[in-house]
Amino acid sequence: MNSAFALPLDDDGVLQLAAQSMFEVFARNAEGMLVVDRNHRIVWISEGYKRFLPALGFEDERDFVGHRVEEVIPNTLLAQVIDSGRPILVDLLTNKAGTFLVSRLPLRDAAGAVIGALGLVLLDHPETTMQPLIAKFGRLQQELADARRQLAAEQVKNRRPKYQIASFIGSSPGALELKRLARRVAQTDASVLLLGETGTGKELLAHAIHAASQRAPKALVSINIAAVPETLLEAEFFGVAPGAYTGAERKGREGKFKLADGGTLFLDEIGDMPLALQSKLLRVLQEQELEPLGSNQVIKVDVRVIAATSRDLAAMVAAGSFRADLYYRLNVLPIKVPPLRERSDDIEALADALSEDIARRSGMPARQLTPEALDLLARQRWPGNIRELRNVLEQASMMSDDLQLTPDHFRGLLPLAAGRPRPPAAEEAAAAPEALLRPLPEQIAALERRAIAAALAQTRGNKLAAARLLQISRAALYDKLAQYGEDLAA
Ligand SMILES: Nc1ncnc2c1ncn2[C@@H]1O[C@H](COP(=O)(O)OP(=O)(O)OP(=O)(O)O)[C@@H](O)[C@H]1O
Repeated sequence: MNSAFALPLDDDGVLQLAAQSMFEVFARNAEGMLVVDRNHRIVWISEGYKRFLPALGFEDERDFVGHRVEEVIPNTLLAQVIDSGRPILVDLLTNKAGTFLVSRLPLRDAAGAVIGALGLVLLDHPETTMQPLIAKFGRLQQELADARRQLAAEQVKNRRPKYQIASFIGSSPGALELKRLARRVAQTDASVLLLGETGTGKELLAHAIHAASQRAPKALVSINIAAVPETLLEAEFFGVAPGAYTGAERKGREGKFKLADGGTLFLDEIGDMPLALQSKLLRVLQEQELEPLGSNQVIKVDVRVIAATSRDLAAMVAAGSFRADLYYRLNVLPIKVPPLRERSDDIEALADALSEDIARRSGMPARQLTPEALDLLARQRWPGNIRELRNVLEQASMMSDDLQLTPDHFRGLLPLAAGRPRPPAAEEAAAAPEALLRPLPEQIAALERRAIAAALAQTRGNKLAAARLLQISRAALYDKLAQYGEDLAA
């Protein structure tokens, strides 16, 4: 036997021979090879590799060799192989040059340290048996990329805020000053207190301030304190630890503070906050940490608070029903939202925008208001403010097909319609007996709506006081408000 063709007898010799043969096989049969140094720079490419350069967007080899691999080969994992020291024996790589079967191996020095990596393009021939698989993989990759793009576009659309500062319609001096202030506070991270009557746009502004702030990519979470029963408020705010309760709460629940982490928490009707909870809220605002109910673990949160109220908080502090320290904490950036009657110059722009919105939602044509109708609207007191204006426009549009609304269309909807005050309900009924022949539930609902509107107007939007005035519970009032639509306020 000729010893020149014999295999070496020791392990090292066998391995060395295998390594050498393997490399030669790869080098001869691979479509292309490249070597990258420890700093991810391409130091060498094989002759075969050069034909991929145009498809990768490089006419000149010098624009490719010497550059960091992740900058010139999209989707490559060679850098990862160098950093982890682990090979990727077989993989499919898809980029603008096509889909390839590739192999990536770390290169080590004599001491075993990674000094670079070798990348091999094993196959790219259409006639190989792998090709249907590669083609299918390429198609799937393409579909995945399309789906991801669509999803990202959807997410951007969904994240787009409901309201921006420009959505606050009005160019009267009061409205302009308000928008200027809103833009200013959006640049800061301090607590904001929105003070104004019901329906003046406080919630809209809270959304707009959040949207204009650096927290815009994160959530704005709202909680209407007056609408949540007192006993549930604490859990609603701070959450419940798993196992703290039996039944529905067994699994625990995240509180609004946690949900708003990184974003903004809008506390509507802050004046209705029970005293006991006020001190807990103050602590969270100061420490930016909380303990869910039934847990002894402290959770860190990063939340900006925007609070709103239609009540006179300063008077409540004086009367001892609102904590002074919480008031000062929230009152860092107070913003007064003017009532509609103080910015009647804005009525026309508001009526236009609201009419268009009503038309869009109802599928009916948008109505125009005659100058006389606008004048009539400008003379109202609007205790329910813009919500009430919207409500009145909606009712007037529902009751007629006319494209132009005149003062007559508002008869019965406004106290000053057609220049005469609306008679109280009983007198009105007596004056128009045929009105009593309408279905009873309809009449009762109409009376209920008017009574609630009157109570809210009387209490300047304070729902608790309105409920007391009507001698119904706060929860019953909220039920009715929900039943008649959130736009019932006056
Ligand atoms: N300047 C404005 N431009 C356009 N729409 C407005 C404006 N202000 C308020 N609105 C609309 O009026 C309605 C009531 O506004 P919003 O709910 O923000 O009032 P609010 O002051 O928070 O009321 P409440 O104190 O009763 O919760 C909403 O439909 C809102 O979109």
